[in-house]
Amino acid sequence: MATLDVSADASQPANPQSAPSPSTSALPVISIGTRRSLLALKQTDIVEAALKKAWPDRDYAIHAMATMGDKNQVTPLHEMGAKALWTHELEALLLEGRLDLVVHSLKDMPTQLPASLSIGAIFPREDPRDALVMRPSLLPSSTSPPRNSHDLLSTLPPGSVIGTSSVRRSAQLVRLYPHLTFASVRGNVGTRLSKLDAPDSPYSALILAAAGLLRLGLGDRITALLSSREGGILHAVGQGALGIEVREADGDISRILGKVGCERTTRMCLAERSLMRTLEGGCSVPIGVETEWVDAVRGAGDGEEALTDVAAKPAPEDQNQSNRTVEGKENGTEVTSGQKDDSAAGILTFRAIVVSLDGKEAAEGEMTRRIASREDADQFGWDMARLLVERGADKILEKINLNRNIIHEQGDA
Ligand SMILES: NCc1[nH]cc(CCC(=O)O)c1CC(=O)O
Repeated sequence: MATLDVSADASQPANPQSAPSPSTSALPVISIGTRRSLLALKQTDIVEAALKKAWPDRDYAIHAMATMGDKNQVTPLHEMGAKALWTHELEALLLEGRLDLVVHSLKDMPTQLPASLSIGAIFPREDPRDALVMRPSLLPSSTSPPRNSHDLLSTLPPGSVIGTSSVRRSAQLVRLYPHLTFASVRGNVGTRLSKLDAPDSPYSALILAAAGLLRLGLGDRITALLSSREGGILHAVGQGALGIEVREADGDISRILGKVGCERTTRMCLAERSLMRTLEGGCSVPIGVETEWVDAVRGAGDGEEALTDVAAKPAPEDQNQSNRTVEGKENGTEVTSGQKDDSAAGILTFRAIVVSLDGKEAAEGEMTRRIASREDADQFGWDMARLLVERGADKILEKINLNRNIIHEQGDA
């Protein structure tokens, strides 16, 4: 992979003459933008490899740059305010035509993209769960029985410090483990791990996305996974998936992306993002989710019957579906390329939680529904938002001191 640096104020053209390999086609080089962190570069490699496989005759150039979120590694994330911390500079280059697509961790993409930009494709998810990473000196010995995150966290001494910069993680965890203390830890994954491992480290453990650790080849640092199965916490919207941001009107790139990406991941993530958009939550709002396809593998013969069964039985709260469209997107959803027919249809279970910052209040929901299109997925997220609002999510979010008017409006629809 050739990596070129670009900065927002540089004045060179989009496709520098110093492109890594001699052009093998008359078509323009596809300029791929990414953040500069090791994880971002790994993710970009995944996307570039898929594009090269699908379109071997095109040429690709990768442009890596530092974003505001990378440059300011001191301020706790929830105080930085800006929703587009990780995306703004790259989006500016995309809008100028100096980049053709930008690879993001989907979790870092705001739910409202700038006008004329859209998500061109969503790539398959790595494990979306959060991971507990214990300080090596506190790890249970290799001869002790395997322990789960609940055992590990509940037996930590009172006042033990867990490092996380995410209010979603700390709010859910303090609710379950009120004896623990939570402290911000910033920096990329490698920096955070060295802060944990330092001899004078204040932290007993960190909570990190399993996906990032796995993609960096650091899966052996995962002490235990956190999910609803262990009575643990729900992960972030879009966690573990890659989102490709494009100019909405770029027909060439749209055609290119139509051959890559993952429809099932797209639909799970559309449901999650639609929930978050409806609740107006940015990454500073504690919303946790889990989505899971629960239908049998397609074409598995006797699995089909069970599948129809679930589909025919709507969840009790699963009625009165309303119709609406995503603001500003005429054909329904925010993802613009790729397969949209129902050959990826399936049964999706969706769990979600909104928690107060002190962990004392929570609104939770779970629904299972047949999803046959992206529009269904989008609707599912909106209906989940309505369910959570009925269960008090609006009160919780009001206390978090954000403007919640839109929830009342949409909740009553
Ligand atoms: N802004 C942090 C961020 N954005 C994406 C990932 C990990 C990979 C992913 O969730 O897709 C991380 C690190 C973390 O939360 O531990």
